[in-house]
Amino acid sequence: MTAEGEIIHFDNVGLRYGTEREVLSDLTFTLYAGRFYFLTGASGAGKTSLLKLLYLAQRPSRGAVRMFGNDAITLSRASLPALRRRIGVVFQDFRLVPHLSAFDNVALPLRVAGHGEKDIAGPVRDILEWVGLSERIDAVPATLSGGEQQRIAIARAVIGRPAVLVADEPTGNVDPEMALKLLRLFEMLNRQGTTVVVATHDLDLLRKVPDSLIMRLERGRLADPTGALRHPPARRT
Ligand SMILES: Nc1ncnc2c1ncn2[C@@H]1O[C@H](COP(=O)(O)OP(=O)(O)OP(=O)(O)O)[C@@H](O)[C@H]1O
Repeated sequence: MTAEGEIIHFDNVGLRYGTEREVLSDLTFTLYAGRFYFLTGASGAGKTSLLKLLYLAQRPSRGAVRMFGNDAITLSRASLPALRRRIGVVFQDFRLVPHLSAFDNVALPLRVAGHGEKDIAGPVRDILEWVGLSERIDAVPATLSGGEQQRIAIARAVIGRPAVLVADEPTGNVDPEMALKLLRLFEMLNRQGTTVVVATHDLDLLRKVPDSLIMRLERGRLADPTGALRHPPARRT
């Protein structure tokens, strides 16, 4: 049965790479629609691996995963792209296409999804304005600062209006002022209803988002001593 507001549910999930020991073990949690999650943990605790499970780049070695009411483990290959489109990803290393302009990088997901050019220009310009990069619309990534590249990566991740936005250390390569700006973008999206999952080492960030829920990984296991991940407290109004 699907709990009310549930969008993703992990039940006893484990992950191992090859024949190595498990890097993630016994993960049981639910992500609820419209909440803001921080994923924390020491280097090597498994944050990136857990994000890969969330954006379906990796299959778990055991356990069950339910996404938007679908069994994500037994899902056919053909159904995977539609499910993936509901999850926007901001990668740790941006993964912008080097020879494409800011505009074309952000337009890419819409073009891949088969949208016509007349439906692309308006939304791409709007979203570049939203991230404060209207002036750099024709610039290629190598001519942009780290913070600017990161904002293009965010714009590209949300242009398709995903239900969930997953970001891996999005503030890792920018100064504190830019980190706060990026965080405000994520909060804005969250207020519009997007569920946000941000992996970070930066514990200062956590305090800056009231009502955020903390997923803390310790050597591949999720610490949830208060049970807030399974039964999140109501949001303050
Ligand atoms: N493709 C892979 N093949 C084998 N082992 C891997 C692979 N990716 C990650 N690991 C191992 O899995 C463990 C968790 O790595 P992961 O990158 O998920 O941690 P992390 O918490 O994101 O670390 P960091 O904060 O340093 O990015 C580490 O021991 C790592 O060496």
